[in-house]
Amino acid sequence: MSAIQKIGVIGAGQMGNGIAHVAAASGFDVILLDVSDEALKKGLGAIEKNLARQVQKGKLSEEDKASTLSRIKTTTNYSDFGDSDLVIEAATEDEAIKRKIFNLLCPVLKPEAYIASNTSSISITRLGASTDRPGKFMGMHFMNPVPVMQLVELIRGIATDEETFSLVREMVLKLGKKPVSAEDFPAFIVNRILLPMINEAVYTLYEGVGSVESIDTALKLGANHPMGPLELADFIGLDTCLAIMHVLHDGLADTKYRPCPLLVKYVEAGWLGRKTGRGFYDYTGEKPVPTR
Ligand SMILES: CC(=O)CC(=O)SCCNC(=O)CCNC(=O)[C@H](O)C(C)(C)COP(=O)(O)OP(=O)(O)OC[C@H]1O[C@@H](n2cnc3c(N)ncnc32)[C@H](O)[C@@H]1OP(=O)(O)O
Ligand SMILES: NC(=O)C1=CN([C@@H]2O[C@H](COP(=O)(O)OP(=O)(O)OC[C@H]3O[C@@H](n4cnc5c(N)ncnc54)[C@H](OP(=O)(O)O)[C@@H]3O)[C@@H](O)[C@H]2O)C=CC1
Repeated sequence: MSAIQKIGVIGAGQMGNGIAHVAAASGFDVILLDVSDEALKKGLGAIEKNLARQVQKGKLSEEDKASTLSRIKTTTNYSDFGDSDLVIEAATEDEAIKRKIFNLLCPVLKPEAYIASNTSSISITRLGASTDRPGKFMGMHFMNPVPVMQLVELIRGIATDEETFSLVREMVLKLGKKPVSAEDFPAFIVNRILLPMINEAVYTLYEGVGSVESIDTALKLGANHPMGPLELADFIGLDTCLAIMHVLHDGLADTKYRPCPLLVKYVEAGWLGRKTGRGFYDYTGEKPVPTR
C-alpha cells in the first residue's frame, strides 16, 4: 500500500478550497484545479481569509499560515496531476460534469493513483464505473465548512478495493477528522436525513406556515440547531440542495422526496444562496436580510 503525499483537488469552490486548506494544513502537498483563473483566485482568497481568521483567534501562527499556503499550487491544466497520489473531485454536483472531469483526469494519472469524489449524493458505483480504476475509487464526503466540521463520510462503491478504503480512511485520520462509513445509497447518511428536513422547511415557507425568520428562529431555539434550515440551505447552496433532492427523488422513487417548487424556482432565478448574494436571505448588505 503506497503512502499518500501529493493531493489533487478538483473544484476551488467552498468545498474544494476547504479540502485544499485542511490537506495543506496537515502537511500534504496540494494542487488545486478549476476551470478558470478567476475561480482559482477566489478559492485561494477564501483559504487565505479562513487561515487569517485562525491566526487572529490565536489558533495558528503566522509561520504555519505561510507554510500551509506555500504547499498549495493552483492550475487549470490536468497534466499537473501526473504525480498526484490521490485526487479528490469537488466540482459542481452534476453527474455529467463529474464524468467529464474523470474523462480528462484518468489519462494523466499514474496507474497507482487513487480518486475520491466529494459528491453529496451521486452513486459512487456509477461514478467509479466511469473511470479506468473503479477499485481505486470511493466517496470521501466532507462537511461544510471543511476546516470546522469533524465528519467525513466514507462510501465504498461495489468495486472499491479494501486497500483503497483503508488508505483513504487513514488519510481522513491524518487530517484530524472523524470518518463514518456509509453504504452507497442515494445521498448516503447525512444528506438522506438533512436534505428532506431542509426541503420540508422550504415547503413550510411555501405554504405560509411561517416566514423565513420564524422558521429559522423556531429550529434554532426550538431544536438547538446552530443554523436555521433556510440559513443552512443558503450556506450549502440552493443548487446543491436541489441536485441532492433530485437524486433522492429519482434514486428512491418515493414522492416524499419531491423537491419543493419554491426551491426549484429559486434555483431557476439564479438565487443560489450566499454564493450569489441572494437565496432565502439577501446578503448584499452588512447583515443578511430575510426575503420573505
Ligand atoms: C450538503 C452536504 O453535502 C453536507 C454538509 O456539509 S451539510 C452542512 C453541514 N454543516 C452544518 O450543518 C453547519 C451548521 N453551522 C454551524 O455549525 C455553525 O453555524 C458554524 C460552525 C458554521 C459557524 O459557527 P458560529 O458559532 O456561528 O461562528 P463562529 O463562532 O464565528 O465560528 C465558529 C468556528 O467556525 C469557523 N468558521 C465559521 N465559518 C467558517 C467558514 N465558512 N469557513 C471556515 N471556517 C469557518 C470560525 O473560524 C470558528 O473557528 P474556531 O472554532 O476554530 O474559532
Ligand atoms: N455545499 C456544501 O455544503 C457541500 C457540497 N458538497 C459537494 O461538493 C461538491 C462541490 O460543492 P461546492 O463546493 O459547494 O460547490 P461550489 O459551487 O461552491 O463550487 C463548485 C466549483 O466547481 C467548479 N467547476 C464546475 N465545473 C467544473 C469543471 N468541469 N472542472 C473543474 N471545476 C469545475 C466551479 O467553477 P465555476 O464556479 O467556474 O463553475 C466551482 O468553483 C459538490 O459535489 C457538492 O455536492 C459536499 C459537502 C457539502
